[in-house]
Amino acid sequence: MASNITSTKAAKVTAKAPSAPRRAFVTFLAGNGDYVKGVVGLAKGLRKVRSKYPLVVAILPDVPEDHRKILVDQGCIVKAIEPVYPPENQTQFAMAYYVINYSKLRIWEFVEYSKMIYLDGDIQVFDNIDHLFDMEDGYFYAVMDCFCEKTWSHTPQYKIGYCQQCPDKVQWPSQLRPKPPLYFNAGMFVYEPSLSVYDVLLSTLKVTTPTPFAEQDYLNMFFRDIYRPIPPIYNLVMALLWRHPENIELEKAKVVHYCAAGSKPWRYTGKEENMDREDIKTLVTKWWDIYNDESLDYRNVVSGEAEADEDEQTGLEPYLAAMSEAVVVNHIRAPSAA
Ligand SMILES: O=c1ccn([C@@H]2O[C@H](COP(=O)(O)OP(=O)(O)O[C@H]3O[C@H](CO)[C@H](O)[C@H](O)[C@H]3O)[C@@H](O)[C@H]2O)c(=O)[nH]1
Ligand SMILES: O[C@H]1[C@H](O)[C@@H](O)[C@H](O)[C@@H](O)[C@H]1O
Ligand SMILES: [Mn+2]
Repeated sequence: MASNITSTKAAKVTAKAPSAPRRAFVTFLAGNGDYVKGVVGLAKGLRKVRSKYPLVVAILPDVPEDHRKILVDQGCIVKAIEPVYPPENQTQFAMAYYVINYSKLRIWEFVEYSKMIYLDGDIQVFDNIDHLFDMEDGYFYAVMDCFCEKTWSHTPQYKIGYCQQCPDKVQWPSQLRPKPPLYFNAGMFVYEPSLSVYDVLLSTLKVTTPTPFAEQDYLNMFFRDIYRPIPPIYNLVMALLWRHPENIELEKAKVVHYCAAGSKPWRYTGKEENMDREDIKTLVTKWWDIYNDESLDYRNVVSGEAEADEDEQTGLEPYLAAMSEAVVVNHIRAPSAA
């Protein structure tokens, strides 16, 4: 009896307090071009909506040192990844495109996090989406794509005018059965890093012929059975605005994906098709407002935090405490991850 009590006590002493779930946003950066602006905008956007979680940036070796520094200075956790190459001899004509996109698969390696939300660098977050981390484990969550743009012209869907956004408008023809499974846009998804999944992802890729939408097609194939659609407010693929306005309430969109041709805010000229629309102009302006807002720079949030220590009695404390949670995580981890 006595020994039972003792062992129970010992168990209590040694039992670890349940640790907080390890969560982060993650994006991806390749090359020495201007996509770094997209990532800076994203880091600032996540700060503006007071996300509790840090932004990890997976970078390929061709990202220059000064861009890496810009990201660290913006509080990002920068993690170097190796390129992933497509199967040999199949894609010489578009090698760079496949290497860039397939390398995204390395993020399954980030097992120091139990759950992550991937966001393309050409995405902006206009409202807090931290609650998406609480969705049930074991599934792959993403937003359904639209098949109506010319980028889809190689597909039977486009050729017959079928889109999963309005599946009743043109029915999938019986002679083309089976109907294709739901297809997501891979610019935003919620997933669980896992080394065993990572190994199978990479080994299966080696024996898979590349297709036009690269890792997006591949992920759709790979996660077909556990894919769960989430509403388009979590990845507003711009074409939905003119292809399926009935499915969209723009003012409710939390995440906007500047993926339509000509819509990347840092390259926007307004000249391409649909780019002169008022809703697009407004979204581009909103992106720039965040990008240019110096109060959202990491250094200013950090110095604001120091002032808060002095101002503890002034009533600013609760707001600053919420802001600092993510900052502290970044602060501790950034140097070792760099
Ligand atoms: O030179 C580049 C090109 C791309 N990227 C990164 O790769 C992501 C994907 O590229 P785009 O955003 O330009 O691609 P799209 O949004 O037009 O295309 C969609 O299809 C792609 C594959 O065709 C990917 O699946 C992508 O996630 C999906 O949103 C970028 O956001 C960015 O994070 C770079 O860092 N540098
Ligand atoms: O539907 C989208 C869109 O057409 C983008 O332009 C393309 O890059 C995508 O990958 C696709 O999913
Ligand atoms: Mn994109």
